[in-house]
Amino acid sequence: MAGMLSLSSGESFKGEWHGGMSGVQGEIVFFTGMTGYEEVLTDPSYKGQIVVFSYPLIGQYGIQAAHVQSDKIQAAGIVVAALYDGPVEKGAMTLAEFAEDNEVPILSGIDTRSVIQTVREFGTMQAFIGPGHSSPAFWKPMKTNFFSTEATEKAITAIGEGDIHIGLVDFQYKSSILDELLKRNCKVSIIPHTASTENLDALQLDGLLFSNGPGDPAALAPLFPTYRDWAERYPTFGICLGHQVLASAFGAKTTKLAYGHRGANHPVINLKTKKVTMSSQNHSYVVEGASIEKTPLSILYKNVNDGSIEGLLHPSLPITTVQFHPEAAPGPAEHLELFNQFLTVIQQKKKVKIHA
Ligand SMILES: NC(=O)CC[C@H](N)C(=O)O
Repeated sequence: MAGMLSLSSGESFKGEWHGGMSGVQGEIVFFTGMTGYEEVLTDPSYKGQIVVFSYPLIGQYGIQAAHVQSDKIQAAGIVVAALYDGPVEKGAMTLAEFAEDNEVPILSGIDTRSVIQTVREFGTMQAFIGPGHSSPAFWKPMKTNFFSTEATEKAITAIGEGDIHIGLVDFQYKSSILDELLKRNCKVSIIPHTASTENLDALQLDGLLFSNGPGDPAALAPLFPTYRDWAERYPTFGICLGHQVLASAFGAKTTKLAYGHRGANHPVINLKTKKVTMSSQNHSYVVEGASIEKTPLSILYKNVNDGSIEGLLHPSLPITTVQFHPEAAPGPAEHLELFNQFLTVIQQKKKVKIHA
């Protein structure tokens, strides 16, 4: 069946529609990695977004439970040049089946390179994908706030039985972040992001990891003083939204990039070691460079392509944050070491091993 992608800048692209449902609107973003569609589509940080894959053929290895990052497809829609429809490994679902089960539409046969060029030229915008040649009569306002900051009674759950007890502050974490902790002798308590300090302290945690998450970190502003208090009292690591939230909690500002970083080969430089490494990324927002001066934090990593901030360090407390994704799902694994570094301070104090 025919389908169409309409951009709020006015362009439209005709393709083939897969899915029974009606059209969806979302912020259009593009992912430049050659592999990793399973991780991308199930990563909660892509919530509500229409993801365009730059690699021309998507779906070649199906969907395998070991790679998915949450219980469902989080993206609102999927746009590909060619959708693979051949056989997949035994036990795996095809991408088309997975999308249908999740009621997320796929639009294939799209000149994705042109779409991406348009997004790069005009910047962040809205898109609509739908069956036939329908385009939206009006654009709904873009959703950027995915968090309630009201206190909730949501229970804290514990996973694993390791010797190191980490609180994973949950802004809708990717399962591979949890897995990296579980692999390293951790017991992990999932802390709702609105948990009370009293409940958090009662757990006698050894450290905190602030997770990734969707949307604008500024939506969490009412909780910044609480997060600063937590970070100043526990060894702390922040990933992506977690990094943005911690930087903000210490007084920095965040801003939205023209079209974000989403891919598996974004070079970052460690300003201490001068070493350049490749990183996996998925973000629209960044910490503003000039605003770091108003905080006690110093810059640890910068993006080699555009100079944006990729990581921060506290000068005297064990607090490290990274804008990129050290859990490498998908993408290069060279930053997995950051999980070891985070746990080292704790491990030495508790005299236990991390089985990395
Ligand atoms: N992966 C993430 O945690 C994304 C953080 C934030 N939602 C952004 O887009 O910048």
